[in-house]
Amino acid sequence: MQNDILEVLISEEDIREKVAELGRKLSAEYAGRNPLVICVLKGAFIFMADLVKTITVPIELDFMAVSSYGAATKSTGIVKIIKDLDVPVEGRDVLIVEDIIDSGLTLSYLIEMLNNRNAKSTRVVTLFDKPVGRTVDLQADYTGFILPDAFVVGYGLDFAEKYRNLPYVGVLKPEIYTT
Ligand SMILES: O=P(O)(O)OC[C@H]1O[C@H](OP(=O)(O)OP(=O)(O)O)[C@H](O)[C@@H]1O
Ligand code: HPA
Ligand SMILES: [Mg+2]
Repeated sequence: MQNDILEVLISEEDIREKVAELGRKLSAEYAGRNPLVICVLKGAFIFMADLVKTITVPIELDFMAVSSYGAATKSTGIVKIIKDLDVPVEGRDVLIVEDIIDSGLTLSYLIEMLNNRNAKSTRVVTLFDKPVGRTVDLQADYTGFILPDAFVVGYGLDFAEKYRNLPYVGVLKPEIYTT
C-alpha cells in the first residue's frame, strides 16, 4: 500500500495538531448549544472520530452516506444518497463534517438538502480543501489544510475503496489510476 504513494503531503502528527485546533474553535463556536454533528460517509469517518473527541460541548451525532466518485478520480457529478440521516434536522444547529471539498458538488447538494429540511443553522468543517477542483462556488466555515491539484488518499480518503486506512495523506502514483 505504502509503495503506491508518490509523496506524503500531510503527516499523521500534522493532522493530529490540526484536528485539535479545529476542535477548540468548534467548542467555542457551539458553547451553550447542542449541535447535531453529521459525518459524510465514507470518507469523513476517521476525521469525525478524531474530531468529536476534541469537542468539549455536548453534541449529537448522525451519519449520512453519499457517493459521487466510485472508482474514478473525477466526480461523476451525480451525488448518490446511500444512507440518509436517522433524525430530523428541523430547528437544529447542524455541523457537517467532510474529509475533503474538491468540486464542491457533494457539499452543495447536502447544504441544499439541509436547508430544505429547515435546519436552524448549517456550518461546514472540512479537513482538506482543494480549491482548484471547484466547479461550484462554495467554501467551508472551518478548513484544516489547503491541498494542491493532485488526487490524494489516506486518513479516510480512497481510490476505488483502497487506502482509507493510511494514517497520513499522500499523493497516489499516477500509474495506479491510469492503468
Ligand atoms: O467536492 P466533491 O468533488 O463532491 O468531492 C468531495 C467528496 O468526494 C468524496 O466522497 P466520495 O463520493 O468519493 O465517497 P466516499 O466518501 O465514500 O469515498 C469525499 O469524501 C467528499 O465527500
Ligand atoms: O483527491 C481526492 N482523493 C480521494 N477522494 C476524493 N474525493 C474528491 N477528491 C478526492
Ligand atoms: Mg471516495
